Amino acid sequence: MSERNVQQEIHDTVTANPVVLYMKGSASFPMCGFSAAAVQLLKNCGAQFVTVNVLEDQDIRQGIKDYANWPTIPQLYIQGEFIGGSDIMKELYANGELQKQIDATK
Ligand SMILES: N[C@@H](CCC(=O)N[C@@H](CS)C(=O)NCC(=O)O)C(=O)O
Repeated sequence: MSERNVQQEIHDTVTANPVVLYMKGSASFPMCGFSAAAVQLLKNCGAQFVTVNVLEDQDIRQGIKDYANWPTIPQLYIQGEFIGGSDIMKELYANGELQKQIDATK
């Protein structure tokens, strides 16, 4: 049996999809306030995004922390690049940068 390559899986996900949010729960049912805030900010920007529910996969939950060397969830990726968690998203939204980056994916 071949061993699972979580880092490769994450790389494939964030490069195959322009906007990816690793979160707890789903966009329609976030399971954490930070994840809920992140979803709301993306919706405010009119983003089309996919979500990965880390609560359904403990390997991904740990793997995503290793991938960007960032200790918490949510984590936003745009065009394969790690953007940040909900605090950084809030800052970027407030200064218009999140909207700009989302618009560039449309
Ligand atoms: N200030 C952080 C808040 C995120 C946070 O603290 N997340 C916690 C609780 S949801 C977390 O991911 N803990 C590790 C874990 O649950 O695996 C942000 O900007 O995103």
